[in-house]
Amino acid sequence: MNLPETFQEKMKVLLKEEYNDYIACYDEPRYYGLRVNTKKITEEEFQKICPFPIRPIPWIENGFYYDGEKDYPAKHPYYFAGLYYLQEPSAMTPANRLPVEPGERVLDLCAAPGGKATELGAKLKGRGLLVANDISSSRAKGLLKNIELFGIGNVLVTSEEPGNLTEHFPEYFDKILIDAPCSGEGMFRKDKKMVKAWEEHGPEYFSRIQRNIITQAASMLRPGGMLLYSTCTFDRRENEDIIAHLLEEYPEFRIMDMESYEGFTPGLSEEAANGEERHLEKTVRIFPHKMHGEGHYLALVKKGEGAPLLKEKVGEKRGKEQKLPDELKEFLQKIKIDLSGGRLDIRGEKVYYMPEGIPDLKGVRFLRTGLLLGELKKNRFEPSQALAMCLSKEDYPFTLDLPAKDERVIRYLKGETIDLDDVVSSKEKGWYLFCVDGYPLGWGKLAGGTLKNKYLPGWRWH
Ligand SMILES: C[S@@+](CC[C@H](N)C(=O)[O-])C[C@H]1O[C@@H](n2cnc3c(N)ncnc32)[C@H](O)[C@@H]1O
Repeated sequence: MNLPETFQEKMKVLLKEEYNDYIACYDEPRYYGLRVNTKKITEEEFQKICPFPIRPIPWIENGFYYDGEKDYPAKHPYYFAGLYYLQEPSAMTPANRLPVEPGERVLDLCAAPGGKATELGAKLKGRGLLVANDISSSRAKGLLKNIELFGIGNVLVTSEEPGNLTEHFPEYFDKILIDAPCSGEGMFRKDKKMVKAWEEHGPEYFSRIQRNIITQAASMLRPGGMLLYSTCTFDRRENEDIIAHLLEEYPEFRIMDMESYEGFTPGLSEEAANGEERHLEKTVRIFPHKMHGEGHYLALVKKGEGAPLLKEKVGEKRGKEQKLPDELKEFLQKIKIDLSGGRLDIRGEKVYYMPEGIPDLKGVRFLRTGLLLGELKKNRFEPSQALAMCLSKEDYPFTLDLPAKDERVIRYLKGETIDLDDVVSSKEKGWYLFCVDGYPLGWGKLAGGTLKNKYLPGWRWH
């Protein structure tokens, strides 16, 4: 592979006697990984039903390697059920090493397409709030899809410059993840186009953006909260130097230890100008010649001591129960998830269940606030795809459950009308939750043994 000369020279200085091992990696195949959605299934259960061979990723409990040259996990109904996310193994590390507890307020500031936000949302287990932001509105659309596919409803998806969020969320978050835009040196093997992009915009260009992002994020973290900063690049100017910059601007931050793994390499240490130890060696570098991942940098920092992290946020002011249209009330009575607390919000035809305690969002560009439950049409309520993905089979009384090997599952995902008179009586009718092996895929309307397909057209199998 043709690597830029300046990049090679820099890596020689950085890696010294390890350089040849590193360069030899470019002749090896890349690693493919999938991460199990623990909001929907445990890793043990997933291992039992996974239809292709997988091997555990040793430093990620819910991460597995698969053979990406042979198997196509994105073309399996379990992928459409949101049971897993496909992700390069070292990219699983940042969201894994940021400790997140159900009930907390969490921000993923550079979140699209959702590789880390989906894991942070899964860790919240439906409680607290995930704000997933990306400056690019087109990329934020893909982010919203992945969040909905994962069944995460306690969410705000925004598309803003980080500086425009600071006034709305001052010292608001318990945890923040910054997976910063970077020069992508750890992606060269996975995606050759990254080399060209690196030549156009290198570490100097990105380090300016990263400095801004990290200081803006710092002002949104509450005292005692934790921030994890990550990149998929090796250059010091985008990694340790950004953390050193944060410590200069905000001296109350401290670098924290992370759960270690034998393949991790310590960050490059350095004293501050005043001779104070910064402990940058507590930050972590991932190199492909030391472990089976493409390459990453991560640093976990804590803001001051502050109050101890709250296990569960107390519900902030709850609205009063509002009068709901009968058709909506009738539908909601059938589903078993908790939609109490006066947090239903009807805007035009659309009905949302809002997360707890969100601030005024006037002036913030958002793609989604909370869980879109569905739409009020003339005297009827149509449940949404996002709601189907948030439910488990037990949460709704009318389900149709077929095994993955039944060819009707893929036909359903393609948007076709399905005959089901062998599994239901022709008398049954109404909204049914269509499942594969017990995991919901979407809605359909049953009448006379035939299911009218209500799978979201934009999500169809092609
Ligand atoms: C490394 S990618 C994020 C990948 C994502 N965390 C994941 O795991 O799927 C960096 C993201 O930062 C966004 N970005 C670029 N400049 C930004 C800025 N100034 N503020 C916030 N996000 C930015 C890009 O649109 C891009 O989606």
